[in-house]
Amino acid sequence: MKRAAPTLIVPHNDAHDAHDDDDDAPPAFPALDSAQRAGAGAGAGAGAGSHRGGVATSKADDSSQRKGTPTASKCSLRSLLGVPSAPTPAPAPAMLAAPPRTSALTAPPGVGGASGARLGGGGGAGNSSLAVGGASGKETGGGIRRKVALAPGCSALDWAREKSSGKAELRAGLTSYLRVTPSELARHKSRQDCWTCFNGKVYNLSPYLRFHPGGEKELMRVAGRDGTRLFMLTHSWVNIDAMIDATMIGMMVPEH
Ligand code: HEM
Repeated sequence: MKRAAPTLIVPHNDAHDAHDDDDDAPPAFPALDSAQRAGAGAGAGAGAGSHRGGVATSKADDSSQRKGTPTASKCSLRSLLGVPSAPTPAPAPAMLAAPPRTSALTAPPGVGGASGARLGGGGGAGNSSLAVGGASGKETGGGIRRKVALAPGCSALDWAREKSSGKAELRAGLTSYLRVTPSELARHKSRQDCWTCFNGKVYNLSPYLRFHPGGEKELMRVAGRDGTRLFMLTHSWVNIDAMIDATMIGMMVPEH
C-alpha cells in the first residue's frame, strides 16, 4: 500500500493507554503552565507553541507558525486550561520581520526537539489546538497548575555546583564503571536507587532528580530502563552528557 506523505503527528495522549510504546509518550513541553505558555509576551507564547511540535503542535498550531501568528496557539491553550482570555496583543510593528520559520521537516538536527522526529502517517487529525499533556498529561481539569516548582537550592546553577563537587554519591559510591545488563538496570528504579540508560550509557539519576526542571515524576518514567527515546522526544536539544556526566556509572551490555 502506498504510504501517505509524512505529516506532523500529535502523539497519543490518553494517559489510560500509557503502556509499552506509550511509555515514551512525551509530556507537554514547556510544562502546561510554564512562564512561556503563560505568555508573558507574544514572543514567549510563540516559543511555547513552536518549541516541540511533535508534542505540543497540532495542525492548527502548525499553521499559526506558518503565518507567524503565535496568538492562535496561545488562545487555544488558554481555553484548554480554562484561563480567561487575555486582551489581544497589539500587532507587531510593521518593521519587525517575522521570526524564522522552522518546520518539523526543515529543522536541522537537534532543533525543534521531537518536532522533527515525529514524522509519519497517522494521528494528527482531530485535535485542532495545542496538544496538552503526554502520557502524564491528564486532562487539565479547569486549569490545575502543574508547573514544577523546584525546591530552593535546586536550580541549574546548584546542579552545576553539585555535579562538580566530586561527591561519591553522584556515582552511587562506585569507583569504576560497571557493565550493566537490562535486567540489572531494571533492579534500580526507586527514587533512592534510580538508574537509567541514555545512548548506551548508564547513569545514576537519584542525585539529579530534585534538580530536573521537568520534575521528578517525569524523570522517574525512565527509572530502570532505557530512557533515550523519551528523552529525545521530550527535549533533544538538552545536552545530556554535559548535564549528568558526573553521574555516569557504566555502559549497557546485552544480557549474559
Ligand atoms: C537525565 C535526563 C534528563 C535531563 C538531564 C533533563 C534536563 C532537562 C532540562 C535541562 C530541561 C530544561 C530545558 C529547557 O528549558 O529547554 C528539562 C525540561 C523538561 N524535562 Fe527533562 N531532562 C531529562 C530527562 C527527562 C525525561 C526522561 C523526561 C520525561 C518525559 C523529561 C521531561 C521534561 C519536561 C516535561 C521538561 C519541561 C519543564 C518545563 O516546561 O519547565 N526530562 N529537562
